[in-house]
Amino acid sequence: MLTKIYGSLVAANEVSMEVHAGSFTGVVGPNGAGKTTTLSMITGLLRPTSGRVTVSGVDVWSDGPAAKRLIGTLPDRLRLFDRLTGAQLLYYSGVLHGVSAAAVSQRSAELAEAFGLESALGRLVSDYSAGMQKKIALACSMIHAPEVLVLDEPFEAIDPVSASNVTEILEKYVGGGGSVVMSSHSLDLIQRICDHVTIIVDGSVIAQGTVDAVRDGMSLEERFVALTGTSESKKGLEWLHGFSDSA
Ligand SMILES: Nc1ncnc2c1ncn2[C@@H]1O[C@H](COP(=O)(O)OP(=O)(O)OP(=O)(O)O)[C@@H](O)[C@H]1O
Repeated sequence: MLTKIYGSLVAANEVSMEVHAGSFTGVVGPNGAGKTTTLSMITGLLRPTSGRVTVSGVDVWSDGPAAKRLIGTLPDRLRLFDRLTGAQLLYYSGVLHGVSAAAVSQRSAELAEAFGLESALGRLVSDYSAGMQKKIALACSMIHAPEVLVLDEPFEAIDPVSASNVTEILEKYVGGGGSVVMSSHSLDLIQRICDHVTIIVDGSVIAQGTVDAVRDGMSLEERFVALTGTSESKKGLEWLHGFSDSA
């Protein structure tokens, strides 16, 4: 039951999630719902006001270093050490997580190939496009072979071909017993690749379970709209449609 309170704002209100090995969980919700807040508490980046997180029995807050070895994370608003080359960033991420230099170099080559970044590894990450930065960050999140990947909007800025590539990489990871928890605004994508989903609105979980149970015969998008009422026609902005009017 994770809660995060900022002043008078309850950004996450007793959010509870259970993620099993080999499962693919999507976290969805409108802007400002509390997805990033929740994922950041799960990965140990943001201290909850109350609540606990454990990964394979390891408490994320009382045993941070051990938990961080089990978790791979792609945070929101990436702040990469972008004065490093892609190869250096992978090396740094791997070695910091306790992977040997030899294993890092072999894994880096394989990850670069999987993400289509081979020719970019020698270039500074600051010169990468937004999508390439996302891909190198994803590769960095995986280099220590974590048990759980917690990814905040991993598909944002990624082109369609790379997206199917990344999907394949994640599906293989899950197939091998890893767990993915990811947020996304693409309900279509969540419906396609996730087996579980949690819908958060105003900091609270309003629906949770297998994707099929939550969508209940509808598409996940239809279900989401029905639950959140986000399709209500918006009034106002009439002035915008009369842009030639100088009044
Ligand atoms: N450091 C902070 N201080 C105060 N309020 C915060 C802070 N971080 C987040 N919030 C608030 O908490 C709420 C949840 O924010 P959060 O970033 O978790 O939403 P989100 O679901 O990830 O949204 P989005 O889809 O736009 O990324 C928002 O109202 C936000 O303004």
